[in-house]
Amino acid sequence: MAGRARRAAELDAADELAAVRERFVLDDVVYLDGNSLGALPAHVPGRVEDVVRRQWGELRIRSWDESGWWSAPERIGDRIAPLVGAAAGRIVVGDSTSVNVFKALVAAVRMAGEDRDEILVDASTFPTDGYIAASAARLTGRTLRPVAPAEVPDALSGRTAAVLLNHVDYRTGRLHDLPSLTAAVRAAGAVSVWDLCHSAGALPVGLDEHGVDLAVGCTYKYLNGGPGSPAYLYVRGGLQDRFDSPLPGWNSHAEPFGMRSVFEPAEGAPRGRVGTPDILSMLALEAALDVWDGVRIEAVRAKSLALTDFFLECVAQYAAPGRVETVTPRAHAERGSQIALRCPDAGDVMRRLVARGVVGDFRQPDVLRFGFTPLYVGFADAERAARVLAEVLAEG
Ligand SMILES: Cc1ncc(COP(=O)(O)O)c(C=O)c1O
Ligand SMILES: Nc1c(O)cccc1C(=O)C[C@H](N)C(=O)O
Repeated sequence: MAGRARRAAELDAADELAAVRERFVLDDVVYLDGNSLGALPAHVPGRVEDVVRRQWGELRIRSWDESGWWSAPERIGDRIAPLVGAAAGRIVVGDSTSVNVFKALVAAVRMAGEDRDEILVDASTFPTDGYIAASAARLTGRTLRPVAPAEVPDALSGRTAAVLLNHVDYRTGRLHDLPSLTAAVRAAGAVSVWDLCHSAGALPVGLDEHGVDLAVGCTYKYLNGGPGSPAYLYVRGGLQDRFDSPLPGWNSHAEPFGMRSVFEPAEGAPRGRVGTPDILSMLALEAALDVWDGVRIEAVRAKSLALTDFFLECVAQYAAPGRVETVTPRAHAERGSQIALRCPDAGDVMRRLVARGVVGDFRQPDVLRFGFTPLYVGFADAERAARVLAEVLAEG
């Protein structure tokens, strides 16, 4: 064990992102749950206080213009854009991921045309995407077909309207092949919709480069926007004019203050808006994005893979053989930024881990999930988590 702890210290000393940890409020807990709720950036409370006391308290209604409230959804979308490989003007921030899945999927079906009667959905999807896809299928008169992501190329046909996939599986941590799946969907004449909740801020996504049609994601995981912070919607440049939202609101109107009785969609990213943005959460997110100043997403990815490799190595060395099974793929090309381990008593093991200062989470039915946020998790954290896990497993 001393050897691994020494190695962890060496890796931390050589880590180009080590100092970024200082930008967050952390304690002596090993926090491996940033894939559920990212940690608080230290400067956010002060910025939110200014928004509440000065912008709201003193400027009141003037803040829609003077404090930039009205333009926040697109301005913050442009801050997220480089992290997911999108050009400026393609992302709008607002609403929840669930609502954006609905907007994107119905718009995708409308773009695909009347003759295409099937929607494919990731069979292992995070539940909300599956529920929304089922409702979108009912509303648009299409059939919903759950398919494992790897089987999507074989399932595509002239009937396929849209395909909704998760970039990283929330339970297993498996990274799906976005470039090749997107290309296959395109070649079949269908429209791709990707859920980036578990990849944005953890690895390069390359939305523009790979020709993704539509994408959505949350901002409270690896983007550290805070509990319930608004989600975002990406629409590929060439499709923005064809984006026909199923939730047209006054904020997505070409002339919101014209108060017209007939809807006329705005151009560009604002077309993805619905109603009044949630300014307090949105501006907390905007402040939180400052932690990315000077951080390269490629460096984040390299550290994420090194951390998860090191954690797996420590678990293999410390835990009794066969006590846990690794669910997350070993191949880097198939791994997101979390490690999922399976054991029959996972719920109980996670409760005891949390009690000893190692916070991950339990996912039904038997998965221990450890999320590695490279901005604030270090190699010593990974070593300590594996050591405490082995102790807990040995008792159980
Ligand atoms: C892949 C994925 N999609 C969607 C969601 C959640 O959607 P919402 O932000 O609407 O709660 C989550 C996590 O909560 C998720 O992991
Ligand atoms: N969004 C969450 C929430 O409001 C409460 C608790 C957890 C969450 C999550 O984000 C769960 C997460 N998407 C998951 O991958 O399991």
